[in-house]
Amino acid sequence: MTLFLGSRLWSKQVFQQKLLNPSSLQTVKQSFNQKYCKVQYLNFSSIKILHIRPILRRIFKSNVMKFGLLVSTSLAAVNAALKSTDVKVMCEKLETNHHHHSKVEENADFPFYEFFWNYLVKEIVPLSLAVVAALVGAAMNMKIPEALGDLINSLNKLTHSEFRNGADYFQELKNPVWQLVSLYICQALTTFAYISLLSHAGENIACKLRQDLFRSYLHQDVCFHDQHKTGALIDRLTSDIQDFKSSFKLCLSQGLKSTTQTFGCIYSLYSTSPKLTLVLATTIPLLVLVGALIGASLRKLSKLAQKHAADATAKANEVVANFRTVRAFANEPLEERNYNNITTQSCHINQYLGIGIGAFQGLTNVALNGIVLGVIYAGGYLVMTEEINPGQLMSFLVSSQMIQRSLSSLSILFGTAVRGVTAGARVFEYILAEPDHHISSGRKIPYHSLLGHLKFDNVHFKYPQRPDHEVLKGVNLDIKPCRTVALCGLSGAGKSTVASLVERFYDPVSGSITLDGIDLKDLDPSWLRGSTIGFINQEPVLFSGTIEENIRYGRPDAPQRDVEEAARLANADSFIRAFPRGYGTVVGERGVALSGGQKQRIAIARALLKNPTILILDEATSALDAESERLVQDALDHVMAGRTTLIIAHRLSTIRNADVIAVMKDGKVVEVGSHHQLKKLNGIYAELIKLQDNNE
Ligand SMILES: Nc1ncnc2c1ncn2[C@@H]1O[C@H](COP(=O)(O)OP(=O)(O)OP(=O)(O)O)[C@@H](O)[C@H]1O
Repeated sequence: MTLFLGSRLWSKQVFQQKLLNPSSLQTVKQSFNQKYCKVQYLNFSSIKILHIRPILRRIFKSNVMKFGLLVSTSLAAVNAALKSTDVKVMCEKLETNHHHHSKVEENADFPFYEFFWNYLVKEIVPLSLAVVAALVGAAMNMKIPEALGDLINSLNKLTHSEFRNGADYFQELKNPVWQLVSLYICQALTTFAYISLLSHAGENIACKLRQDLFRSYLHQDVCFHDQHKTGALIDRLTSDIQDFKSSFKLCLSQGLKSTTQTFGCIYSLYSTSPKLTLVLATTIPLLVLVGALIGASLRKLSKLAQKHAADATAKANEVVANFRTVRAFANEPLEERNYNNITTQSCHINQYLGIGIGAFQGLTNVALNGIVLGVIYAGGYLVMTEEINPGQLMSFLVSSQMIQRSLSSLSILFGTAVRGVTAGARVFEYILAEPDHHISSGRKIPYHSLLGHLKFDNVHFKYPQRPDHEVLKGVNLDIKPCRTVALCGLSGAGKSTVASLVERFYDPVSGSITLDGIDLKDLDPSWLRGSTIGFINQEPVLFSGTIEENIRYGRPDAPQRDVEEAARLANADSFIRAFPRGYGTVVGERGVALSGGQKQRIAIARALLKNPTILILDEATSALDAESERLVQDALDHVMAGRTTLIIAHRLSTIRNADVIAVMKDGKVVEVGSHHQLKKLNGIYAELIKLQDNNE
């Protein structure tokens, strides 16, 4: 009964979380009728149509994470689980063309159970030992009521007048006391064993999951990172894995123990007194039902409270990270009000939750004590009529309390399991996400034969997250080896997009980009970005660590000599040496704050250390003052010498000396030539020059 209620509750919970879709069967029918016109009646057991197999497989696999839960609930839940999952989504996924966006979901094809098993199997020894220890512990627990009953009977015997004289108190109680002491010691040992073994296995699994998820993030395409908020990705890496780990450990230890204990105690209750068991059996389901109802509404409140807490954190994060903007707009009162509103809401919900939990626990106490009273009341009568002895009454009481405790811990576990399974599914989803581009596969051009000839041939491109908007509409551009080509044009024309394509952050939808005649798609992206292309942008990003570590980021195995030479060529050596700790100066949050120009020069040194054949400069000097710009421009001149360079510029004054200037408009290259040629042409470039001259 309890298990049935548990499973019902579980299904309801999953429904609420939209893991189960109540209309899924209907939806399947509709989807299939509309899309395949093959299925009249959907009967899972008889369908043999090819399309349905993968769907069923997906449905099953996406529910395997719920499997752990099923064990502790019941077979009824298995039915629910097999019918779960938004099947409409599955059908649509079969049909949708393979956009990058759906890449993650497509991986529902990946066998979840096998995947999770891969993690479990590595920890099979500690896990099996933990299970054995938990079972032994539960068996010990079941013996305790009986042993307590023996003790009571012995005490009872001693208090009877005929035994009072001449009986040795200590001798009489020796056996039951020793029995109890050894049971308590064994119980402590098994508890120690399974908790430490589970902790060992759980921590190893969590650590491996974290490493795998982080690796997955590092290997994802740029568009994956475009589409997901940084905070959400970090959340999966931290709190989701934490939730999954805690619930895994708790469900396995506590769930196993409580379930075994419940069954064991029911058996011992029944063997002690079938009549009293009947009294208990009528009250417990009622208690569980009331508990489940209150528990469900508490969980709803708790979910809401979590959401508000997350909103408050996000707001605080945003404001602290963008403090300068808040200050610049004098919007401190506004932000304070916003934050106060969110936290007050969260506070109220948590207060309601507190009232609910208090009422729940109060009611539980009354109910549990009522049961004890009821059992004593009915049991006393049975003792009086000599159907049972006082010892049996005692063991009955202890057993029934054990059942209540196990059931209440199972009901708490149930919530934990739902949270853990959801968190685990979220973690697996991203670990399984397959990038379109594998970062190290494809050809490499030997360094000595690499010329650096880049050619765009009728390149069309749309960002995967905006498939309706064509950003590049047939770009043609020839960048000869060791030449400097500047891209200019109005904002939004697609200049930065061209640079992203050269770095292979994205691939063109049609047309081709070649390096020395080889399509970029055939080249190893890791080789391309790692040693062939250097990129310097407007806002250089420095990592926490020393200046030397930041320069070395360009080539981690570079000797110190090369690091310093790169810094010298980038006009950075002198200011670095002026710091008391020189190259060992820590930059970033807790270190020295560097000026924009200094950061830029360190970034140039970093690019220079890489010694790339192709250099991309995305408005590298636009954020600097005149003096910094002179120093940076001077450094850039060193870096550009002897390399193919693509400059993306807004300020036309910086690109006058470029070998070729290409003007972009609305996703196309519309003018190509030198500064003088384009000026004479009297087209867009000439207009832009006039516009800028007027502004200056
Ligand atoms: N990650 C992205 N996802 C979706 N659309 C994007 C993305 N980046 C740019 N776009 C869109 O592509 C178009 C071209 O942007 P791009 O940044 O290439 O232009 P730009 O010429 O470099 O502009 P600016 O000089 O202002 O930097 C714009 O309409 C922009 O909204």
